[in-house]
This record gives sequence, structure tokens and C-alpha cells, in this order.
Amino acid sequence: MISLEMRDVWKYYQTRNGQKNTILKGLNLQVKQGEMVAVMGPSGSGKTTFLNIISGVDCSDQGSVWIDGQYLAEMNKAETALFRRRSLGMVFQDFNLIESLSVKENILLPMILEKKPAEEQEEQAEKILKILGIEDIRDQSITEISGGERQRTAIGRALINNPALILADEPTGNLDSKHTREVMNYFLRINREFGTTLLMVTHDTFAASHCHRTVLLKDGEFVAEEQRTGGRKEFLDSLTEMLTLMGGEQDDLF
Ligand SMILES: Nc1ncnc2c1ncn2[C@@H]1O[C@H](COP(=O)(O)OP(=O)(O)OP(=O)(O)O)[C@@H](O)[C@H]1O
Repeated sequence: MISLEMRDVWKYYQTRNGQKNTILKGLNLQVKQGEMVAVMGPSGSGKTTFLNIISGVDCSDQGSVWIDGQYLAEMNKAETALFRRRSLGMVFQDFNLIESLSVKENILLPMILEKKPAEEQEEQAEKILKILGIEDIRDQSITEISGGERQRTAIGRALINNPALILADEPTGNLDSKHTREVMNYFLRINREFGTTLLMVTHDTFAASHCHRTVLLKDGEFVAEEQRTGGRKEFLDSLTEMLTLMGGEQDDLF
């Protein structure tokens, strides 16, 4: 089954002097249910714009996006908001957590908005806290926990409504390599246990090597793609080779 389908998606912005700036140039992408896909690309290549169009934060100027067989453009604002809350889990680079709430309260927010019964909330929160290994800090304030724990809390919030698709913008961007490994292992675990699809934008080849497939976005176009066929280390080597071939000095561009 197809989780996400993007067909011929174009996005333009008007520059200050009235010229048309083309950001996304006819993107096509299919992501299968349960697939983990990383999108890499140089700064300014359109990665965040691409994610925002999928999540409904932004609209495309041309083309269509289908999530779980639903055509986004056919929904009105209220339907889009409801759909996003129920079917999508979003993880942002800066976490977007509410500092006045505890770890558990932050995780529960989407369920509270959905007015789910208290018992169901409790059961689901405990399950997620355990999977992410943050049950011991459930009552702590966001201001008292580490960057890695904040990221796990943000992932927990993205997972609480059992979304079919998780969209993550640089989910390991603020983390050191130990925490990056941990976060990617949580995504793998969630993917295995619940069959959750993951679409992740990243600059980090190591994080991308945990996915099944990596696509490369450059100047608003998908220019290369690498499928994982063997072990993670092997995939990391082939991704590094792809990026070097496509962009020269990897550290400068990606
Ligand atoms: N609201 C906007 N108005 C005008 N131009 C925009 C707007 N949003 C994004 N852009 C331009 O679109 C291009 C792509 O931006 P985007 O943020 O999608 O890139 P990115 O690949 O995510 O970059 P980074 O890796 O640095 O986050 C950039 O040139 C940016 O300046």
C-alpha cells in the first residue's frame, strides 16, 4: 500500500522585485506504507518547503499530494487540521515543546485536543513513555531535561495518536552522535512494532543510513536515490559516495 504519493508538485515564491522564484520543480515521490525514507540536500534546496506541503502547513502551486489515499487539496481548512492531527505525527528540529507542561503532558497534547477518554490517554502515554525510555522523567518539566530527552518527548508527542505517517524535519539536528543513534533506533523500533511510515529531512548521512531509502533534493528536484540493500554501514558508505558524486565537498553542501 502507498502511504504518500506526490505527483508533479511545483512551488514558486515571488521575490521582492516581483520575479518568480521556483523552489520545487515538479516533484514526484511514492512512499510505501512502513517505509522509512530520508530526504537529503543542500541548504536552500527546498526540503522544508517539501515537508510543509505534505503536512499542509504550505500549499503547492501545482500538482497533488495524497496521504493514505486522501487527496489533501480536496479538504477544507478544518478537515486538513483534523486530518493532520489524526494521521500525521510531526517532529520539528526545535522540538516545539511547551515549557510550562511536564514531559507526559506534552506527549498527551494531541490526545487532549482529540478529547480522548482519560483512561485511553493514560494507557497510551504509559506505552509511549516506556518505548522511548522516559518513564522515569514523565513528571519533570521540559526545562529540567536534556536535549536527547526533549527530542524523545517530541517523538512521543508525534506518536501518541498512532499516526500512519511521521514527518520529521532534522530530528537529530541538535543531537550528538550517541543521541542520534538512540533516536534513530527508536524510530526503527516504532517502525517495526507499529509499521509506522517515516519521512525525514536530514543533513546527517549517519541518521539517513538507518532508513530504507534516501532521496537527494537539489535545486528543487530529486536528482538521485539510494536504496538500502544490505547492512547499515554498507548503506552509509554508499550514501557518502552518492553525496560526494552529487555535491563535491559533503560538509559544505549537506
Ligand atoms: N515564504 C517564503 N518566501 C520566499 N522564499 C521562501 C519562503 N520559504 C522558503 N523560501 C525560499 O525557498 C528556498 C528553499 O527553502 P527551504 O527552507 O525549503 O530549504 P531547505 O532545503 O529546507 O534549507 P535548509 O537546509 O537550510 O533548512 C530558499 O531559497 C528559501 O529562501
